[in-house]
Amino acid sequence: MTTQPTASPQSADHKTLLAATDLASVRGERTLFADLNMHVRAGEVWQIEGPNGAGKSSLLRILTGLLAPQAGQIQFRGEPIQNCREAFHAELLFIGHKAGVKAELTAIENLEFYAAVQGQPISAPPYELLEKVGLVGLEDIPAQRLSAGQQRRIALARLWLTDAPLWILDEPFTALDVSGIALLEARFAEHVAAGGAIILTSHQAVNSAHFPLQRVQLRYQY
Ligand SMILES: Nc1ncnc2c1ncn2[C@@H]1O[C@H](COP(=O)(O)OP(=O)(O)OP(=O)(O)O)[C@@H](O)[C@H]1O
Repeated sequence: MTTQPTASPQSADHKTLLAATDLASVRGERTLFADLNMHVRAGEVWQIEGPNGAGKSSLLRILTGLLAPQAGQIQFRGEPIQNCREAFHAELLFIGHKAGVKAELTAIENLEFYAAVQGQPISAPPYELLEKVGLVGLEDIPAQRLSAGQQRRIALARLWLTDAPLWILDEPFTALDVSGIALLEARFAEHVAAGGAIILTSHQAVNSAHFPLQRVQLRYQY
């Protein structure tokens, strides 16, 4: 059975950052989706929706090039991603559904680690960044002793450290409280207003008051 995702009303053009064409994914015995098309343009947020096990994380991993699809092609700025892997990854920020936080490092050390991995100096003093993400007072505590939501805030601080135009985020709202969600939505609005694009999964409604929201609905295929 074929999934019928919601397609972008726009066709590919010069603003298209990522174009996925006729994607299919099979895991084990099950086809997760087929004939899936997405044209993700600068200034857009795309939300992948669907029940547990529908294939949302698998789709994100395929879009990053970490998992091969059974069919279809992904292009970044008009180039198949397998032909421009390095340039693609330089312009991509992927945050998976696990917090991606080093348990034994403090919040500040985690931020310094992210900056080092990205090969760029930390853009704002780490303390300012911690203030922004609401972690002041907790900066010297190893991440493993922080709550799930506090750890998630450390991981999401990367969104203030990066200049990558394309963000792919797996369940970014998980474990965040109301103020954390509002902070994240404000950062999303800032990013897309500056010409970025975001693809995310979320089980909760995303407030689309400040950016165009495209939605892809995956169904659980038996
Ligand atoms: N490494 C793997 N090897 C084989 N099958 C996998 C693997 N990871 C996930 N799957 C299977 O792929 C299907 C889709 O999983 P996926 O994580 O993409 O779903 P999801 O929509 O993100 O779910 P959730 O909402 O629970 O996070 C599941 O049936 C899962 O068992």
